[in-house]
Amino acid sequence: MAALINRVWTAFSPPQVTKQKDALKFGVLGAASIAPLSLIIPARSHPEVIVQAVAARDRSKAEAFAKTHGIPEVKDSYQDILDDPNIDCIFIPLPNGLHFEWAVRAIRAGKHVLLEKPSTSNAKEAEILFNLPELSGPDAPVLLEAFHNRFHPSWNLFASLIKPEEVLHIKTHSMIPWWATSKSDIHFNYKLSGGTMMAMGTYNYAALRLLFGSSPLECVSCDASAYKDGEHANCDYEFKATFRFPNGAIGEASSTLQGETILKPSHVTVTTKEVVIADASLPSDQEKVRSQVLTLNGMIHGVFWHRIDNTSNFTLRNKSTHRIIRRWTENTTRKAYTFEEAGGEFAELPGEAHWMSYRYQLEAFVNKIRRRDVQTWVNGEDSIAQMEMIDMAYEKSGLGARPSSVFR
Ligand SMILES: NC(=O)C1=CN([C@@H]2O[C@H](COP(=O)(O)OP(=O)(O)OC[C@H]3O[C@@H](n4cnc5c(N)ncnc54)[C@H](OP(=O)(O)O)[C@@H]3O)[C@@H](O)[C@H]2O)C=CC1
Ligand SMILES: O=C1OC[C@@H](O)[C@H](O)[C@H]1O
Repeated sequence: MAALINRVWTAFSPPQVTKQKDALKFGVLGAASIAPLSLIIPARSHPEVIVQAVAARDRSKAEAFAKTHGIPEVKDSYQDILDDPNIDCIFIPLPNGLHFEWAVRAIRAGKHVLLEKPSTSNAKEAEILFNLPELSGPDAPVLLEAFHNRFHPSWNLFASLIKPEEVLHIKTHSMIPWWATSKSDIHFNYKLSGGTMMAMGTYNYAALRLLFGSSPLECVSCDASAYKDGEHANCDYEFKATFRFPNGAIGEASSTLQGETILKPSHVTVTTKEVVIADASLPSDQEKVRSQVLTLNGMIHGVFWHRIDNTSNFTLRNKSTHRIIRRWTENTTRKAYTFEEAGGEFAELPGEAHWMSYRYQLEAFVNKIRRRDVQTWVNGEDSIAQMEMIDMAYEKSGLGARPSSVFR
């Protein structure tokens, strides 16, 4: 318990490091609620990142935000940040429906872009954004959809335990308690591309895509409960979807922004097929087969708490007749707050137990800009496939894909 308290405390108040002379200067578009968690706090412990400027639609809001978070400059508009040659990188925590326009503007201004998830309103926009001609060439700006949980060691370790070709079934759920959002939030505004599949479901959908190692062929069902009135109409506050993947297996995803009072960690459970496990100690007429049930608890915010549960069911049987000789089960649990703790192929990678997924993400973003190796990345193809899956589910639900921006 003391370790947990210390880790979470330090995650929110990380050690302030001295900034390098050539640190990248970030500008933030909007005084958004997520900006402290996603960028401002992680930047404190990164020697190559300075959060230099912020703009809001209302200057006084940006001034108050800058004062609270120690941001040295306030600009009059989002565009003023893009026009500043002193700014290297743009963080976009705007409503989903504005991601496309401001990411395109930022890329055209030659800036590196850290873009909040989901990357765009729909796959059509994602196709255009991630294929912008400005993004190719050796000095092209870096564009990253801020899929933060995928950068945490716990996700990397979990994914490394799963061979997509062995996956039989996946089930994943996430929730936000009812009191943490309100109907007036951007999450429930259709014109701003709101909806639970956009806000939370995207994590669950990504888990299915990544662990199956492919996009789904079909959304078999998607039952969504959505508001019906005014600007909120067609914004789902909870959903349950099932998808069919190329190996014939089914993945189930569900989420709610109207969950119970107590926050429960998001999770994903993978069930594998029976596979033969090589064991040289066995007599030649025997074989060992194993099926597994692996769960990552705490899939989205690993820094608070997570646990990987692995139940392996073994059968020792006669090779030709399949007559069972013995059955047994082994249960193990693992955690990985750092890559060192994940061990194996990850052991040498940087990180501290108090690093949030956002801090691991920032490390990768900076390394990519500096043309260094990165352990995890979300490339354009991946982000486009993600939006295709979201569109597929929205179409199946009857609510329809989120609306496209008229900006070009
Ligand atoms: N990575 C994560 O863990 C999380 C990511 N997110 C993502 O971050 C983004 C922002 O979410 P969140 O911080 O919760 O949202 P907020 O509503 O707190 O912030 C959105 C920002 O967008 C600006 N904005 C510009 N135009 C509009 C408009 N027409 N209506 C409303 N706001 C506008 C607001 O601006 P201004 O300050 O200029 O007035 C506001 O600061 C979303 O894409 C969401 O999916 C959200 C939560 C968690
Ligand atoms: O990414 C997210 O995580 C936390 C939630 O409150 C939010 O709705 C979502 O966008």
